[in-house]
Amino acid sequence: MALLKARREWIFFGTLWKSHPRLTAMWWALILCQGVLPAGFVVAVGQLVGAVANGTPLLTPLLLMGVVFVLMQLLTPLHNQIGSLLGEHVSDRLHDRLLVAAGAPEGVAHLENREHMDELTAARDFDLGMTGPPLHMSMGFIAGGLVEVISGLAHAVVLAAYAWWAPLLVGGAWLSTHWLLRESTQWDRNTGEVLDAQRRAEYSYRLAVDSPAAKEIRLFGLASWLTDRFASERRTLVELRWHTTRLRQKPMRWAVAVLTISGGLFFWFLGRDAASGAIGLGEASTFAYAAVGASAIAFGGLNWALSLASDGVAAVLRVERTMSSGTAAHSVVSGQTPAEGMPAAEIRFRDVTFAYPGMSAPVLDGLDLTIPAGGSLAVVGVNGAGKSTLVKLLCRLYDPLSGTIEVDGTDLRDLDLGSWRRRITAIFQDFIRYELSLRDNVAPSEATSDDVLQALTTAGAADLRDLDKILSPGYENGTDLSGGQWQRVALARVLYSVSRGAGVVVLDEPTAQLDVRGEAEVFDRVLEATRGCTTVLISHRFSTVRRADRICVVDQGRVVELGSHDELMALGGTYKRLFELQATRFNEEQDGADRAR
Ligand SMILES: Nc1ncnc2c1ncn2[C@@H]1O[C@H](COP(=O)(O)OP(=O)(O)OP(=O)(O)O)[C@@H](O)[C@H]1O
Repeated sequence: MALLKARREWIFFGTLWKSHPRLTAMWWALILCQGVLPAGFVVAVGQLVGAVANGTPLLTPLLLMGVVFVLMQLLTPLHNQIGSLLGEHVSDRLHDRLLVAAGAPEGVAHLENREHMDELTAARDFDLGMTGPPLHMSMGFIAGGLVEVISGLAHAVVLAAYAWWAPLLVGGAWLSTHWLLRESTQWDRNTGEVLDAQRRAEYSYRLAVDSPAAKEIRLFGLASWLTDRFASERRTLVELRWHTTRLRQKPMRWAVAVLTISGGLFFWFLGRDAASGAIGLGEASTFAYAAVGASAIAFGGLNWALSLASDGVAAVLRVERTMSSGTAAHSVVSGQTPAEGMPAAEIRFRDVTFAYPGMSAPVLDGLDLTIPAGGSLAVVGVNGAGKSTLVKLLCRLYDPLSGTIEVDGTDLRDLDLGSWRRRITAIFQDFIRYELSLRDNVAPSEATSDDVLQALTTAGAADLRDLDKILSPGYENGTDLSGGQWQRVALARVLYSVSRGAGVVVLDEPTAQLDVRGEAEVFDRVLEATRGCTTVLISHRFSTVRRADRICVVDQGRVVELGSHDELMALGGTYKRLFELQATRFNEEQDGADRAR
């Protein structure tokens, strides 16, 4: 029983039941009816032939045939509809479970782990039709296959009326084909090879049809390259399927031999008994039809359709397991200490080392840094120095490999994660442009219009007033924003969180897309609105950086300089060099612009 319960097929049928018991019961009942009806028809035909041969009344067998025939015609479309509806229910439920599972881990490292990515791809794509039909269609194939098997078994049962061994001989031979051809249904669509091809094909497809990539695809003339890429990945998937089909060829010969011998034996006995008069004409025709009908036991699409559908369900359940009990869930674990009002004194990085999964050299390498509460700290350094990584650790999207981050002396890992994340707010370099209303882009939870408008005004986006406008041209009356306007909306999101009690503000390149005038104006307002907060600012714009209370220079995973703008200029180190480089370039550009006027 335990072995049976562990089978994917069993889990699949269990999931159907849990998703919608009433529909599932109807689906099974109709399978049973549809499976038995053809055998009933064969019996009715036999009775009719017998009645004709014996000269008895034809009404009863004719009526029986008519009723069975009408039922057979009516039940099929009804069954298809129920199956399709059930498939949609199951697929909705699985998608819900998948979303919950994928969002459960508190960190993000699992989304960069190859194994977990493969699992997520398999689970996410189970209903996209990339490697098999979507579930609402599979349900029809599965039902059809089950009907055939039941119908085949019902025909075999009819044969028992001829001889006890007949169902065993004929039914057994057809059943054995499932075993003989078992390899052909074992295409594991969740191998790394298949998932890679699937992911690449899907990515090429999205690049070709989604609007964000449309500009570059056209400008760089990548359309045909993308089509070729997509076609090649799809070909890989087709070839893998073809390989499966070829797996059938050898065992097929054995299956044909078994069926020929069993069929030959059965019809030899039947012919002999009919010729000797041991059975009548009606019975002989019933048993002959029943033997042919028993063939429905095998070669149906059941194995194939069931295996694909159960694979999808199994993949979603696997993701649930991984996300709740594997490395994914345990990479970032919440502590117990409430974080309300923190930090009151300081945030301190103590000898922090961190590397992304699979990296050989650390990004942060024994980093020490103290950020006094209530002040602003700017972090500067060359590309790839580890600045964004530092704030990702502060947000606890990852945890350090060694060393600690302390808030008022408490290890960040001991703080209640929910309460810490309510204290911290961030605009990341790659902030998300939500295809939602302006209101939801600023405050996805409940917020009054006044609060949202206030946040937008402070972020320098007072001209954006239509809070219910969807920020995507793909929707009716939707619109898009310029890069700078989007950045102001993302800033407004942060400012709204500050108004709701966030006390630590992370600004990772918050003004990179603003023009010089806008940058100065917006930054002054943001500083004003976040007064009293602990602000960490990452920027390559020294005009912004110099306004911070303290500035640290990160290089090769460590803090190499720390102080106010004046102190660092006086130090004459990296900061001074970078600052002067940018100032000189800016002055040259200004001179050029003045001369051109
Ligand atoms: N998710 C990730 N997985 C693997 N490596 C990563 C990941 N994110 C960043 N890195 C690597 O970590 C290093 C530091 O990246 P980080 O984004 O912290 O740099 P940065 O100082 O913010 O750079 P920039 O100024 O370009 O924004 C880089 O070498 C980068 O390639």
